[in-house]
Amino acid sequence: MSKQITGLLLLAAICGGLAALCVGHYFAMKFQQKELESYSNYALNYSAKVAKDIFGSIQEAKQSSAEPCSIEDLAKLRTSLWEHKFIKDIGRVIDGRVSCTAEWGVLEDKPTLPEPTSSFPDQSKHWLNTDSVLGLPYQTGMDQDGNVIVFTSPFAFDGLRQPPSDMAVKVLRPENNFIYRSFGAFEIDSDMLVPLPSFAMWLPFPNRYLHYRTCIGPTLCAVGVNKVVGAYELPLSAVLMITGVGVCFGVMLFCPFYIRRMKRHSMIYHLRKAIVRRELSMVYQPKMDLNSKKVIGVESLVRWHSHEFGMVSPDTFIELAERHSLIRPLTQLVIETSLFEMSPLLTKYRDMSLSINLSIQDLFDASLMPFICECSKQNNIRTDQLVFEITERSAGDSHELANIVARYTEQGICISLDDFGTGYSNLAWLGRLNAKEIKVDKSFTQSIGTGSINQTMLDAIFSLVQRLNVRTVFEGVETQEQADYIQRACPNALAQGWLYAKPMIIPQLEAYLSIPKA
Ligand SMILES: Nc1nc2c(ncn2[C@@H]2O[C@H](COP(=O)(O)O[C@H]3[C@@H](O)[C@H](n4cnc5c(=O)[nH]c(N)nc54)O[C@@H]3COP(=O)(O)O)[C@@H](O)[C@H]2O)c(=O)[nH]1
Repeated sequence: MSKQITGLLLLAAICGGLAALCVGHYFAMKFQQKELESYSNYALNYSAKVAKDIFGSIQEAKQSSAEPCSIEDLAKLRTSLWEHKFIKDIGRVIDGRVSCTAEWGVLEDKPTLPEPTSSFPDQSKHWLNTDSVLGLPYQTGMDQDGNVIVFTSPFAFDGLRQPPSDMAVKVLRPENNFIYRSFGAFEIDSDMLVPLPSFAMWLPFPNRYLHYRTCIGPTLCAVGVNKVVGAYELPLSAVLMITGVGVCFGVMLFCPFYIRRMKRHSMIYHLRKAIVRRELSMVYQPKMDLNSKKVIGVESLVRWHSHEFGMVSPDTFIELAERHSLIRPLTQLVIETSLFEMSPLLTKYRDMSLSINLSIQDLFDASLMPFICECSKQNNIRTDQLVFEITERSAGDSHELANIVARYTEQGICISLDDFGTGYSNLAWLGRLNAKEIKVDKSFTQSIGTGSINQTMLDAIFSLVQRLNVRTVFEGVETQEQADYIQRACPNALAQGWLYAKPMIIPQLEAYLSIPKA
């Protein structure tokens, strides 16, 4: 495995692991928030039930018309005690002292009430977990309203399950922040309620808390805090498991890329082998003079029928060859084969030209021109019968290119600008390179009759070539309508396309050329 592949694999694994940690962190946070919400709502509803019970009993006692602490009053208080399960006792307060209760009847020593934990504007008072004034050995909550006092059962909240150790909830009255009850192993202080910016939840800052606040009407709210934030607090084993899943996922996603790359790599390997073994073949497509209907030249096109990949399009393997320094031997093979195969026909038809495609890298190869000259000499072909088609796919150094084109022109070799109208193969390039021929891209030819923007551009190309002294070939002519349209607009144009002939091997070309054209 190459270093690059190992690096990419590592990157995919790291990205997968990190992505899984992020997803795990997000869902852990969501889960913890849900848990907090659920417990806060539960604690609030439970507390509301207790509060309703206490205040219900107070209201009933307040509405009683019986003389406080009379036998009738005590009887009513006792009934109330039976009906409200969360209260331990209910009594009357006269002059700040408990005078009687449902359980103890009229008290002889009438205990004085301590200072309340909270006093409210409506004169009601609350004592939070205070030593029993009735001399009982436990603490209890007390609520006084008017002359009624209620002792909350010390077991009132026994039915409520405690929150997990990382969560705390306090139930409060929002208008005066009176804390009715707190649940959890720690106290919620105001620092814990400071909300952090949402991005902070993704970072391992200390003291981050999840918050939740919920209310029942305007009088009772619950504020909850969860200290566990996302994956940072998960056990190591869980973090390792999540990361492991992410790494596997990253590696799995990498596989198709790797396989594609391997395939491409092996395509390069096989292409190199095919070039060395001269397994590439050539086909030839005629170029027609639209006026005389005569074949004035042929373009040679390379073909690769691979045992492993089947028929591979030149678009694919030429690009591969360009990227992997195989274009030089490939072009040399194309030139050698084309000139050798076409030699008899080019000798027979001396006016006919042979067009060969060059990659732009080929033009910059100083050894190519001597090679072409040598090959033409060996095959008895005049250099002025040769046309080299170049397509520019990148801007490149057009000044140097112009010099190279000039050197080819001096040798009588024609340089043709292929795919004219697309990419960098445009008017500016034509001006700089002084090319003798342009080949208008087939996308323009095929726009004829469509009324598309390309057709408008084609009309502009027509008027341009009329004014320039440059041979123009229209490629991709497939229908008579396209041929007629081109001929009307540009009578001296040349055409190439399936309307006349598809690319063919030498024996077929020989037969084709021997048929007199109308
Ligand atoms: N550097 C080299 N490039 C080469 C060589 N051989 C080919 N090529 C370039 O590969 C591209 C694809 O070529 P190919 O698949 O051979 O297609 C050519 C024709 O078959 C096709 N064509 C011709 N007539 C028609 C038609 O009427 N309709 C239609 N849809 N397609 C048609 O066009 C291609 C010729 O294009 P061009 O070269 O622009 O004239 C292509 O870019 C080749 O240049 C090589 O040896 N070296």
